[in-house]
Amino acid sequence: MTRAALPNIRMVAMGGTIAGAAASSTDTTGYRAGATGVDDLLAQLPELHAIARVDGEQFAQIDSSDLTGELLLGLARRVTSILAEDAVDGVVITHGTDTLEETAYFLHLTVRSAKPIVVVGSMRPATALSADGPMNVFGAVTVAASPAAAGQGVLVVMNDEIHTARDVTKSSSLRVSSFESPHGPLGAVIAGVPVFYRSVSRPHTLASEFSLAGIESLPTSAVVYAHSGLDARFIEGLAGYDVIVHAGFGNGTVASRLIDALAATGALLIRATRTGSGQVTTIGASADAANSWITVDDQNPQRAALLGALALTVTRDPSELQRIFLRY
Ligand SMILES: NC(=O)CC[C@H](N)C(=O)O
Repeated sequence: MTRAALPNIRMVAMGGTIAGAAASSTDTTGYRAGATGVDDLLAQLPELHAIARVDGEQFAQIDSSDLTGELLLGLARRVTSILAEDAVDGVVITHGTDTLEETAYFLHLTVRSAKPIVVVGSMRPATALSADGPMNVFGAVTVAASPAAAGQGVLVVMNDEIHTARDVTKSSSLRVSSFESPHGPLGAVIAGVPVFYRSVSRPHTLASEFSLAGIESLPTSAVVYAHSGLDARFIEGLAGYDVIVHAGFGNGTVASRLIDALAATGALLIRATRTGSGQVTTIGASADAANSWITVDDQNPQRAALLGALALTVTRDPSELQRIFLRY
C-alpha cells in the first residue's frame, strides 16, 4: 500500500501508565502516570508507519483515577467531532487502565459513528523492562485501521486481545493480562493482524438511544458495596444522589435493614452484585416492583453507574429504566 493510501488514524491521549515514567526500568509500581506526551509515544513506534498515518492529540494528561463525568462528556464530544472529519478513518484513545472500562463504555453508548474506535492502555510504565504499552498501541492501531472493526462499537485492545467495551473489565491490580471479558474477547491481534470471531449483540454507537445534545452534566451516581457491617447511616449520607448502584450480596440482594434508608434517598436504586460475575435476575424479584428498583442484568457496578446516569437523561419511568438495562 502506498503511504497516501494508508488509513488515517487519530490518536487521542488521556495519560495513564502507558505514558508513565519511573526512575528505574525494574520499577513497575512507583511511577508517575501521564508523565509523557502522545508525541513521545508515537516517536517510539516507527512500526506504525507501515500500517497507518497516525496523528497525535493530547486531550488530557491524567492518572485515570482522576477521570470525571466532565472529562467523559468532553471526550465523547471530541471523538464525535474527530470521526465526523472525512479524512479520519478511525480513532485510538490511550488511557490509564484504572478507569479505561468506564471511558470505553461511555463512548460505546454515546458516540454516533461506525468508524473504528479503540481504547488502549498498558499495565507497565513506558520506562519498564518489557513495557506492554508499545505492543498494545501497535495492536490498537492495527484494529483501528482495519475495516473489520467498523460498526463493532468501541473496542479495547490489550495484551493481543480485542474486547468489546460492553464487557471488558480490569480484573487484576497488577497482572499484565488484567483485561478480561466475562463472555470472552471478540478476537485477537495475531502478528499484527486483527482477527475477529464474533460481534457484540447489544446495541451501541449508531443504534444507541442516548444523545449528548443539550447535556451539560451527568446525573450524579454513587456505588454502595454491601457487607455485613453496612448500616443505614452510610445510606443516609447519599441523599440527593440521582443514582445509587447497590453492589449487593449474591443475586443483588439488599439487606432488609437498609430498605427504608435507600427509599428515603430518592435515588434510582439499581441492584448489582458484589460477586464480580453473573446476572442479577429480575425474575421473582417482587421487592423490585414494590420499591421501584431495577437490576443490572450482567453489568458491573462501575459501568451500571454510567448506564444509570445516561438512562436518567431519557426517562424516569422504572419499567423503561429496566428495559434499558436489559437492552444495553
Ligand atoms: N496501569 C495503569 O494504567 C494504572 C495507572 C494509573 N493509575 C491510571 O489508571 O492512569
